[in-house]
Order: sequence, then C-alpha cells, then structure tokens
Amino acid sequence: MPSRLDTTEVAGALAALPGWIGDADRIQLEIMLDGDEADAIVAEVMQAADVMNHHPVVERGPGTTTFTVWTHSVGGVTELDVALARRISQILRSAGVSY
Ligand SMILES: C[C@H](O)[C@H](O)[C@H]1CNC2=NC(N)=NC(=O)C2=N1
Repeated sequence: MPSRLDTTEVAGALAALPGWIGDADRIQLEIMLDGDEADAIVAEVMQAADVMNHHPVVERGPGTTTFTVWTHSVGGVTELDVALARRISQILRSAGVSY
C-alpha cells in the first residue's frame, strides 16, 4: 500500500504543479471549462486514470470542472496522486487548455 506524503512533501509536489492546490488530505485543480470541451477532457483523463488504476473525483459546475485526487485506501495524498495530477496537467496542456 502506498504511504501518505506529509505536509512538506505535498507542498513540494504542489510547487511543481501550477494551478493545483491542496494539503496532505487532498489535491485539487479547478479549470474554467464546461460543455463539450469539458466532456472531451474528462473522457481523456478517465482513460489515463484507468491505465494508472487511479482516478480523480470530477465535479462539474456551471463553467468549471474540478479534479480532486487522493488515495482512498490511505485517506490522503500519495505519490500515485502526484503522478495522476501530473498526467492530468499534461493532458490539459496537450489540449491547449490554460488554467
Ligand atoms: C482496487 C483498486 O485498486 C482501487 O479501487 C483503486 C482505484 N482507483 C483509485 N483512485 C484513487 N484516487 N484512489 C484510490 O484509492 C483508488 N483505488
């Protein structure tokens, strides 16, 4: 089972993940995207998440899409979450989504 990162480790990881916020319990990215564009991004993120067997919780609001990531089995942020956040950011960059 992966181990939880401590507050300092999460802060270090967030420093390298522009736009992401959070703490040792959860990390999160909100983007200003909805509708068909958001559908396409979320589908791509979920495909990548399936490959990693690690999934974000996705919330859709009017005009926004939010990705929240933590490792359920340990109730906090692990290296797997940092890797997933990096992958999500990479997908957004490739799609030309700015945040
Ligand atoms: C059995 C399987 O490994 C688990 O359900 C996986 C799937 N995806 C997951 N995703 C996330 N974010 N956290 C988990 O603990 C998790 N567990």
